Amino acid sequence: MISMMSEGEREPIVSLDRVSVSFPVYQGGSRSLKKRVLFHGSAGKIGRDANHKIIIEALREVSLSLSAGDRLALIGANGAGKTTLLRTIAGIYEPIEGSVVTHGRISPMFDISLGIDADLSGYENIRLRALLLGLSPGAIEEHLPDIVKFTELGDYLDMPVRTYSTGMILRLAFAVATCFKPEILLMDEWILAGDAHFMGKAEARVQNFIERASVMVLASHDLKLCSRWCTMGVWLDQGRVRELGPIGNVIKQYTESVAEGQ
Ligand SMILES: Nc1ncnc2c1ncn2[C@@H]1O[C@H](COP(=O)(O)OP(=O)(O)OP(=O)(O)O)[C@@H](O)[C@H]1O
Repeated sequence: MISMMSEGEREPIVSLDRVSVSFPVYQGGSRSLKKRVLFHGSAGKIGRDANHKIIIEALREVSLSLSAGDRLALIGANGAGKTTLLRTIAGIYEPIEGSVVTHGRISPMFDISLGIDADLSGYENIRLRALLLGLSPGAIEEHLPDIVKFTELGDYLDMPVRTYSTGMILRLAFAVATCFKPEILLMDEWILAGDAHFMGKAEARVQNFIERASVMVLASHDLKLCSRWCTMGVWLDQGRVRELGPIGNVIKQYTESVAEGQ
């Protein structure tokens, strides 16, 4: 498909058109499963596929478009579809309907263990991750001092990662993922596992990343963080977009609805 861009219009970097994602459920009686999932109210809808097998409809006809500089917060209750949407943008889940188009290198930061080998040292993991991101050995060595400085891990970088705490792994993963001019940064709220000092540094780094790069998508229950870091918001409810627009407006609609008990 060829799309014509008018002057001043920003070209989309992430574009989703009526995307639906379902998970088949292979076990469990339909009645008990339905009760369990519906208990949460906002989780994916339980349905049946063409073969009458039970499925969870995690995303339903989600459409959105992000251009350079956009920072999108994914907001919604437990099970609303935030993580599924992040993973779908990353190409980990394939939609059963609709299309996902992305332009640019994706840095997924929602699976902390992704690409991290506990038996390798911090330095070895940095080099490995950078190679996976498609960087040349020369570029990696050039960026190494910056990564080392950000992690504040010092001599620990020579130790196997299995000796690190969760927070230390987080620093390592975050430093690497945001170092190499990523174009599309996808983050889940595990980033909140960091301490206050780390959060301050992480925010500054994300600001810097946004200036250098393109798009960020953050899934989080922390509405203050969403309003500080993001310009736009999507409120997901049972896998559907309930509200999409400027972050302040989406948070307002969402909190009002929660206060009213939906
Ligand atoms: N691998 C899976 N298999 C089956 N169902 C799944 C799977 N992953 C997610 N789901 C279902 O899809 C729906 C959306 O889940 P998702 O993890 O995307 O929600 P979320 O908004 O990230 O929730 P939370 O805030 O609790 O992390 C839920 O109903 C969940 O039960």
